[in-house]
Amino acid sequence: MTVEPFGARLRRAMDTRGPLCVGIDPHAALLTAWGLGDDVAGLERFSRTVVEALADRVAVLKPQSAFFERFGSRGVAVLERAVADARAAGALVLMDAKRGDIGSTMAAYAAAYLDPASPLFSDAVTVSPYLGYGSLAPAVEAARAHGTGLFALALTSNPEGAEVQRATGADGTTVAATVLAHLKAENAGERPMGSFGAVVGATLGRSVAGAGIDLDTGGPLLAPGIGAQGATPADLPEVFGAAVRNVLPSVSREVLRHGPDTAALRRSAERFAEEVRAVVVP
Ligand SMILES: O=C(O)c1cc(=O)[nH]c(=O)n1[C@@H]1O[C@H](COP(=O)(O)O)[C@@H](O)[C@H]1O
Repeated sequence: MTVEPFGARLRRAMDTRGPLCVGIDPHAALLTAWGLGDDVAGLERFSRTVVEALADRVAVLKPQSAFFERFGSRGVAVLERAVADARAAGALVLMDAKRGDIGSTMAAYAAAYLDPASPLFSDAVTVSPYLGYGSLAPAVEAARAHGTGLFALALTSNPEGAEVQRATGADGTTVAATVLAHLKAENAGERPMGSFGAVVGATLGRSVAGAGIDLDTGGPLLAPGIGAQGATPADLPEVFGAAVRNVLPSVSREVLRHGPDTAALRRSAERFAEEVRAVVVP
């Protein structure tokens, strides 16, 4: 059976549910603010509440693996359950693990997140191309085989990213532009949208256009940094220009702080989705 590619599934979800990704980031401070313990029981209650509130309505849920891993194997078990429940309720799951390693180890990471036989099987995973884009080849291959996707870090939302990502090679091309060009090649010919996404922070203002970096990769553009890091949906056109149609804005703390009230979580996510729709001209 051929599986529909991730890019096509994501395009449909963004069009029907609204272009929004909500992060499941169970910070210790959020667990406390929700009246939960900073322990596995608190973690489980938190992630179940977010999944129950949002998985049947937002396009993408993005669990941040680190917050589950800090509780060891029992935390990872909670993550497995959250991924499966979110997918069963109709959300696409983007595992935020930011993996990157030499090719043979990368193949094991790809098996962990992108192979349907894995307990952590997700629709897509974030990956770091900073061991060289070619080191991601096994993940690209797994994504093509299983109808899943990748989001490679290109221009991250944090200020420290620039020293690596904006460094230039001998021909004057920035590292980030090289990553984006590789992604564009992966997505060539894929309609309506490719499965190989880039991460580009919503916090970057005019600096991307100012550097002449081409964001038209034919794939999705995950835009974290909305809310707690200071960006708003209104900033998206300035950062992304004509590529804004493929932008999947991502927000974590600014939605999660409304919990544990499920209605308030839903209202917050709906408000963000509406604000994004207003700036994305179809
Ligand atoms: O890949 C990511 O999601 C990501 C990339 C990036 O450039 N910046 C960034 O903040 N993120 C993640 O997005 C989430 C941001 O959370 P908030 O700042 O609470 O919305 C965290 O899970 C980060 O790890």
